[in-house]
Amino acid sequence: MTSTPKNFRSICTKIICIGRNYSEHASELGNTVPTKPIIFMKPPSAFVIEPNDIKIPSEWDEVHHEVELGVIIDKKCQNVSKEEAEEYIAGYCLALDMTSRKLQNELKDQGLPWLLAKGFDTSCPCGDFIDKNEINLSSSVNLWLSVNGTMRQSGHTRDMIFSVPDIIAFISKYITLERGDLILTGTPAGVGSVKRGDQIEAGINGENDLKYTMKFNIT
Ligand SMILES: O=C(O)/C=C/C(=O)CC(=O)C(=O)O
Ligand SMILES: [Mg+2]
Repeated sequence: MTSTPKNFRSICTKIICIGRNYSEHASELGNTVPTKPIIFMKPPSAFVIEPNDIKIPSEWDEVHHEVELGVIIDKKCQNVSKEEAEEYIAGYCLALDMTSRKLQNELKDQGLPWLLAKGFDTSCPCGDFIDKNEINLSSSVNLWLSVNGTMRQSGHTRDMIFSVPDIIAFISKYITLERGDLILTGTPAGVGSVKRGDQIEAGINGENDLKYTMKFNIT
């Protein structure tokens, strides 16, 4: 076993996502702020990396963008405490949680699961592995996203309702986390629509010149 799962996309068996983890985003969609993490999943077939495109399923006209910090798990863990959580992190990545908001709302109205709205092929674009030493969990990183050169989202991880250790402790109480698993930690405010022909650029900026960007065409 290597020391860090840089190849997380090929060994990942679970993409677990947190919803409504920034109060401004919860409010912009008319949702209440949660008192416990809200979790849902995407299948690993949702992964897409540059230079491939984000493909909107043929019968849909648009999807929403959500920029998020991804956390990559280093080793199997069950029921870890907040204090122990960092030990189980291999690293991070910039990730997008592409969402059919229209379908999600229809499913929500019927009390049905969100999977199709969130888990279609290419709904989880993500960037390069970022070593855990590059992000200090006690500091904040800026996540941003632009569409066709216009800034849509810019948020800071310090505004997350549930911190990365809170999230790992919560999930691992119920679901075993394994090496390569990816956790999407929720999106800041500013989500919105993209259509075929648009281009998304997203980035993460932090301390010590931490800077990663990625670009995807929408087809
Ligand atoms: O509850 C809703 O209407 C929507 C929730 C989400 O899409 C949650 C997220 O994926 C997020 O907050 O990042
Ligand atoms: Mg999301």
